[in-house]
Amino acid sequence: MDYLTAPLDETSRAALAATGLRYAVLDNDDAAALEGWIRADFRGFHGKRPSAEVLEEARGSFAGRRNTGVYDDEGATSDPVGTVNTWPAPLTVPGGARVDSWAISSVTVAPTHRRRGIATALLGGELRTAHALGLPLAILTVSESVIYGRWGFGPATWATAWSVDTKRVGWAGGETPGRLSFAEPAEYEETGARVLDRVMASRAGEIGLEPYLAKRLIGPMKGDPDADKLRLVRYDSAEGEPEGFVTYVLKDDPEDDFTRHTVVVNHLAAATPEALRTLWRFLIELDLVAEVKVWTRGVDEPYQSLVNDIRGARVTELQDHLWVRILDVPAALQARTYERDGSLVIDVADDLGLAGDRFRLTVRDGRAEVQATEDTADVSLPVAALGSAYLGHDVVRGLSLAGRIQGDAEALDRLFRTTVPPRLSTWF
Ligand SMILES: CC(=O)SCCNC(=O)CCNC(=O)[C@H](O)C(C)(C)COP(=O)(O)OP(=O)(O)OC[C@H]1O[C@@H](n2cnc3c(N)ncnc32)[C@H](O)[C@@H]1OP(=O)(O)O
Repeated sequence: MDYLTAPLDETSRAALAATGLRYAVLDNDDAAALEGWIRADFRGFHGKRPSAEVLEEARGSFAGRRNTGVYDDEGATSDPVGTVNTWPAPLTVPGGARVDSWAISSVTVAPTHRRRGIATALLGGELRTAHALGLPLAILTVSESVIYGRWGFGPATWATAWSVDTKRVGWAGGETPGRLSFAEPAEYEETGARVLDRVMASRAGEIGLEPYLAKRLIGPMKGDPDADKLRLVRYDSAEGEPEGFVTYVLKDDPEDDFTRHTVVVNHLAAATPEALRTLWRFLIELDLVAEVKVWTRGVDEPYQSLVNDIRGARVTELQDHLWVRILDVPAALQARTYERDGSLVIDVADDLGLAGDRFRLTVRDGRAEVQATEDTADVSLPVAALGSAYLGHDVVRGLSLAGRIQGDAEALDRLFRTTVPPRLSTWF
């Protein structure tokens, strides 16, 4: 699939042209154009002006992506007024298959050009392009939760943030075998990428990481103000197999108490329960530390079971994280497995006309067969709700109670929900 050279979506090109704007896919070898695009992207997220070394690193990072811009050729600057980039990312689905999904990122519109339909053209264009490329799903992580429902995305994984009061809690977990050692991030990149790949393959909701996304977790990136403070501790099993790592920064106590540093975790990757336990024990037993803060963890993290005082480990945030947009219902539903068998007719409504139809879903021995049907629907739902339910998170009952799924939601819930909730442990 040549997603880098796939043609621009004609509907969006025409809509933008009608308002005097030009829609273009960048040639990633055109350094000046790509740098202008990166500047616009950073500005769109209220970031700093990128330095020359940050621009160089970002050009390398985005070289494998389809970078698209919207240009106002009548304006005073040649940088784009709208940006988006996309690439096929392997999304792990229940059962462990990794399904190429259209990952969408860097959606920005210059504040000088907001609310004139540029994002609408960009999103519609990306979804139609992914559909034409035959990808069954589009995925993204969002800056604001109100933006993407209108394009048929639904929240499909939730993330937690935690604060652990390490002056209060003690270790209550089981054995912590294996070996911990400090490593320099630059020397650990290859091993870290392998560990991350193992972690990402093992849980529905995680995505395979491009080198850039892996590097962000191993660190440090150019221009990172905490680069010099970033520490990496690796975990290797008793047999010497790399199975996890944690990257973190120590922050001083604002009251200047040297015994009360805060550990801010950049990323914790654990491919085995032993790695998770051992790395957590390391974090909570660090001397001269009062608090460990961690973000983007699953909803089923066992931190309260690892400590002897449950209230010393608190969830400080619970938030929607990965959003899923189904583009091809049969392909998406046949790619995952199911924990129970059953048969159901679902009527899927899609305002964009990409995936809507009525389907019979028959699950035997955990595998689904999905076909269009004229039979009476058991369940009717918008494509965004199907995206929310797709990875197995416990959302169906709530959507039904809220009146956003009609019909036999219990049967849908029985089929779709998984014992282990899906998780995405990074942003993209
Ligand atoms: C996957 C990612 O990259 S997530 C990152 C998203 N980007 C950001 O948060 C960066 C800062 N924000 C922006 O750059 C812009 O405000 C964007 C990209 C969110 C929206 O761009 P715009 O071109 O202004 O959106 P557009 O004009 O197409 O609006 C489409 C609809 O979405 C609504 N909408 C757009 N942004 C928002 C928002 N932030 N909050 C609420 N509604 C919004 C508009 O009101 C409009 O609704 P309508 O169709 O009912 O009139």
